[in-house]
Amino acid sequence: MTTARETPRPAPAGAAPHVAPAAGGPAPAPEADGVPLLGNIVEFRKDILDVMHRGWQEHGGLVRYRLGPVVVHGVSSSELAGEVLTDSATYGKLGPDNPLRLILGEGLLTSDDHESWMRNRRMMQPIYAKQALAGMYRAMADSTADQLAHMERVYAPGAEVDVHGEMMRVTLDIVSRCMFSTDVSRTRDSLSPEAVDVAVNFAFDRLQNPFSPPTGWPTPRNRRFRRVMDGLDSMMYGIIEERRAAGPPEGGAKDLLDMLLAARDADTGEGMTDRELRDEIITTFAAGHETTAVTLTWAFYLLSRNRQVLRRAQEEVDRELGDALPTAADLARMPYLLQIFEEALRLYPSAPIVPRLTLKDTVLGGHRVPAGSRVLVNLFNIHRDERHWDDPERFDPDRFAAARKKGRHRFAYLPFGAGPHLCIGKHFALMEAHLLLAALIRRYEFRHVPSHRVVNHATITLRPKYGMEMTLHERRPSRARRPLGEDPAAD
Ligand code: HEM
Repeated sequence: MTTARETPRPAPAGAAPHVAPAAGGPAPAPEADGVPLLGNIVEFRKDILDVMHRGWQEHGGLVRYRLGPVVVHGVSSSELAGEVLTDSATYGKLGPDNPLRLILGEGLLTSDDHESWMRNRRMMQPIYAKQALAGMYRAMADSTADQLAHMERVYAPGAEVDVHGEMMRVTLDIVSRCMFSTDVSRTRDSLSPEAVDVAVNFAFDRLQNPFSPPTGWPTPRNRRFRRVMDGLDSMMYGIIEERRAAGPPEGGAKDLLDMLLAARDADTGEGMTDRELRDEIITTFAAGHETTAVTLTWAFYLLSRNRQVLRRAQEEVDRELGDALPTAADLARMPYLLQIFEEALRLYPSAPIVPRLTLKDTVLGGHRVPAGSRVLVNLFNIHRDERHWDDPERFDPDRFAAARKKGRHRFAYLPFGAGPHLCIGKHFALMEAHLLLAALIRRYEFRHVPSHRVVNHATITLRPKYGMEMTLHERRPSRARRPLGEDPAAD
């Protein structure tokens, strides 16, 4: 099959060709064609993945682009990606002009101050460790049960469903409950999916267009963004204040916010300030819901186009699950479902481009890369490299069977990044996605509506440009509201 990109692509080039240093040192990377002054701005805005795919085919694993005055290096080889992502002394996060900071402040994802990033990462690492997340399972399962009940209530058999909308709804609810113990996203408009969308689109537009009007100008778009952010900030600071006033909960932390409030710097014994807490909470919401939602959406699309894979998934679920929602122990007996999610993340990495800024002059793939260049590590291309993946456009979850994973290049598969900034929420996302896939596949079959056009579109995440309309067919009646058979936290 082909993926949502409608035409299959010819075999791509691999790593950047080695270029012998010229008399004056290494040559710059090959430059993609662009128009005078604007360079590649317009085509980046239209379809960044398409431009970078062409650049990769024409020039190899390292290509230079221009966004007006800004120089950008596209990286599409796993070897060079490994160098960039593991060397944070040379390749840092984007600087203070990173538009995402307008939303996320200096949370882990956007902080460019290595010291304070390191301090907060150390404090937060144990909270997101695999063992610690068992305590989040019940919140995830409750939210999954509510989602099934909602779908049963709202959709008649065979009805058309906006699958992406439904996945966004449930993942936002999960992150809300794990963070605050309540489904804040349902009760407060400031954290509705619509509000989150306004903020994220605003920042992404500015990321691609250095000529955007200053944020202080009273344009309608700037004013809408400000309103959304003011609402979000006052809600966050309100919740933090309430929790601080209530003091530490009896019987230990009940949610992520309790854990963030209790986290202490190992050297100084200090906790986070309100501002730091606000930034980390919003970062968790932003980084931790759409990424999972959109991959689930692509997974259901891929399953509907690959009946054999779907049948195997259904057999696994039917064999291993009774009538109740899966426990963590049930999930461990359903490895094929997880492989489906991993393969969906290969074809549609939900954070398709990982950006960096060169902190000093350097040489990458034999080419000179000056300090101050943006470097975009393109996971969409890397995951299609024929040197590491047979028939890369084919959806084949068996690629992630234990035996076939052995010996694969260390940086051939990077959906969660690599190196010191490796996604802190990786285990959270995998547990949540595994649970949702099991519960939804057991209960429903999603079928792609043939007239609905599916095209991928990279904003910050890799979304289906026209949404994902599918019809919903009931497989087994819902018993999701029955209590869990055993306490998953005890696994
Ligand atoms: C399928 C789901 C997810 C994908 C594909 C994903 C992908 C990524 C990637 C590629 C990075 C590296 C960014 C970089 O190097 O600059 C990252 C970082 C991060 N992710 Fe995720 N993520 C997912 C889910 C989550 C979840 C559920 C959370 C939180 C609950 C989360 C929180 C973060 C944070 C805070 C960072 C910044 C880490 C740092 O720089 O120290 N992510 N993620």
